[in-house]
Amino acid sequence: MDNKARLLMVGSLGNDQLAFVERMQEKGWHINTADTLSQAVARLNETEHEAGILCLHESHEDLKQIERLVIRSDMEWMALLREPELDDPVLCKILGSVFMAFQSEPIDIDQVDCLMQHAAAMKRLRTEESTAKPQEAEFEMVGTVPAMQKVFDTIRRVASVDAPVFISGESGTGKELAARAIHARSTRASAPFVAVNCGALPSNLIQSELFGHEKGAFTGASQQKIGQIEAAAGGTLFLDEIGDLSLELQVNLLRFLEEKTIQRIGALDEIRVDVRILSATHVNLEKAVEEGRFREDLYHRLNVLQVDIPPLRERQEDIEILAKFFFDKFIEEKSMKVRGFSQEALALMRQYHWPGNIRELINRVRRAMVMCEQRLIKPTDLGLERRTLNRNVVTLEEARNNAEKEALICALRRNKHKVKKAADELGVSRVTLYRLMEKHQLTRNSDTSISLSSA
Ligand SMILES: Nc1ncnc2c1ncn2[C@@H]1O[C@H](COP(=O)(O)OP(=O)(O)OP(=O)(O)O)[C@@H](O)[C@H]1O
Repeated sequence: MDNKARLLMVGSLGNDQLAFVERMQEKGWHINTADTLSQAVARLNETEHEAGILCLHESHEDLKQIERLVIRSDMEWMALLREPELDDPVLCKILGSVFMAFQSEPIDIDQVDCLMQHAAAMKRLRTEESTAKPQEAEFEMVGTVPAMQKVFDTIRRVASVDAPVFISGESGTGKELAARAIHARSTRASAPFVAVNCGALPSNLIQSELFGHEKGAFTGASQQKIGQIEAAAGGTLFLDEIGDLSLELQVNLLRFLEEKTIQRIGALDEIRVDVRILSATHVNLEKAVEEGRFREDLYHRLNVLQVDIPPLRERQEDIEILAKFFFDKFIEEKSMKVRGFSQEALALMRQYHWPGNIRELINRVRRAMVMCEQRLIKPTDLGLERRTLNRNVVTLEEARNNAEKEALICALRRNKHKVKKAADELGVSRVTLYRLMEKHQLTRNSDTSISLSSA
């Protein structure tokens, strides 16, 4: 195999085909050809290509299939066609949305070569970008920042012990995913994982949901029902929104945790059940304990080990990686024209405060991929126009600069604008103070006054 960049040529230029291939080879390309789209797919599966050319001359291929091939491949394509073919509006739409370029006859080989070199360079850039930041999808959880590495480390540790784990974090941060990860890593992995959202059920139902009931235990109990605790026997029960549990049910749960037995509603016998309890809430449970809404003894029972998942806004460096992770996931599900995120969209995603955390990110990315009419997702597709960023965002650099400027102004004011005294107070030399004043555009109009030279 040579080291030449590989170009896939699909379809044929008829009589000009041989000459075209020879000229492109002279220009240093390794050309693979495919007569049909299915051959093209096979070639792409066999070998990595840098770019593609689709000859639409007298092509009988289905345009939708052509579009699909281009979108699914991980490289740029150009189309070669004849002028009259441009009268087809469907073809024009596809040319404009998924191809990087097209050329109608007569073919200009130099231009084709140049465009394909650009295409190959784009592909290289994308490959470098994706290898530069490997996606850490441990336990199907993406996270590269130290705070998430710490979460993964804690998950690993708590998974090997059988004690209850309390998972805290804002809504949509990945608490259930963490619970599933703990279960999957534990010795109970082959037994069931059962998740119950304690906040989603009315209090009269949750008792029967958790503990089950006997036939005829209450009006409407026409059948015996196994509760979720029993359903999780041998495995793990994840109690989400535990803070919403009524005080009465808190007593029952505490009893179960202490005695490891349950009693179905209406039953006389106690049943022994071996279940590991993981619980989570997005509310402050300590505060609920202080306010008497949550039993302290139950809180301590549940809170033997803790996993705390940080909000998305505190995982700045992961936002882009997560967005791309979900993008790749959804693009697999459905063939879409969209190729990625525009730089502006990425910048706004980094600035946004993500109140709904990862769940919100997933929803915005999914919607944007459907709404996007061009190749790159724009802020409007994500619903993240500048005006929605109602937070006054400053970078650390800006914050430092502001603090420095504030300190200079205060010191100069306190010392009646005497530079020597202000410099002494600030612990810098006079020269440094002058330099800093210049940096912050603080001009000294006289020995006794300073002013801002610009707003
Ligand atoms: N680190 C992650 N990497 C990839 N996907 C994630 C990550 N964290 C969460 N998700 C996904 O985000 C969505 C929300 O996660 P999950 O349901 O676990 O959050 P939660 O904190 O339990 O939410 P709630 O408080 O509303 O119950 C899920 O689709 C989950 O798969």
